[in-house]
Amino acid sequence: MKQRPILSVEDVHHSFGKFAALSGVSLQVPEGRLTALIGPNGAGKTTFYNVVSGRYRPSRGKVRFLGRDVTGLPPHRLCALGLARSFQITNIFERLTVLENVQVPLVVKNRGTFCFWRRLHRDGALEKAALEVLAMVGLEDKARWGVHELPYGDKRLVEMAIVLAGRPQMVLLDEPTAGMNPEETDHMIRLIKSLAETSGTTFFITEHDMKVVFSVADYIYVLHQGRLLAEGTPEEIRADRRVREAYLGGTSEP
Ligand SMILES: Nc1ncnc2c1ncn2[C@@H]1O[C@H](COP(=O)(O)OP(=O)(O)OP(=O)(O)O)[C@@H](O)[C@H]1O
Repeated sequence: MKQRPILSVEDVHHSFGKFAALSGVSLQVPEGRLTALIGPNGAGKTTFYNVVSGRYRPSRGKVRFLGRDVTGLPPHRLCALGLARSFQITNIFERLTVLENVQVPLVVKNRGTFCFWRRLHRDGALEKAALEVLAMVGLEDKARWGVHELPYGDKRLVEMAIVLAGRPQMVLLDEPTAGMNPEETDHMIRLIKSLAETSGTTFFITEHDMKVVFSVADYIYVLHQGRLLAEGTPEEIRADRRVREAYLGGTSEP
């Protein structure tokens, strides 16, 4: 990979008791590219995300973000540095409107500057900023809806808007299309692609749905039994015999 890595993971190990869930995983995520991490059930993807996003401190190894050693920093510190993780929709405020949900992180991001916050309210800048973020995910027309009125796919878009409101440099997207119907999935695929191209944010996704992975990712890493099994472009991964074997005993594509 030629581009500057925004995220670099070096020889990461993580164990639960005697069970090694990650064994010597190293990878790099280049700035501005859409990178995916895939692997069969139990491969270690969630554990890896928890290490990178600061929920777990690895038993060994380093995580560097923008060249800085961030190993073991808690999620809120990483978020402040520009590394955000998509939250599950359980973290959305159902009783607030879509607009208010996006205003919350904008206020949090600007906390400590009370005068700024007051000014935001006074001149409508807070609402304008939130509407801009909602336009990025195509939800501006539903800004005044209560979140509880939204279909599931739109709630996931609110989740995305909340993450984007913090203007992160990099977003870890954990199963962005999980639970979506085909139409919602297609919309989310188009959105992720367009955000990756236009927002200046680097996306790193895990996803079970191979249609999603192969249509959005520029580069793919494959985990298997806690180790990196393969890496490459979607075409290379699709053609990789080891990857086929890891998924379905070699009889089918991942
Ligand atoms: N808190 C935990 N305590 C003990 N073992 C765990 C814990 N979390 C995960 N594991 C084990 O670590 C291994 C990797 O799990 P992980 O959830 O990271 O895999 P995954 O690739 O995300 O799987 P899936 O695709 O099924 O979500 C599995 O064998 C799992 O049972």
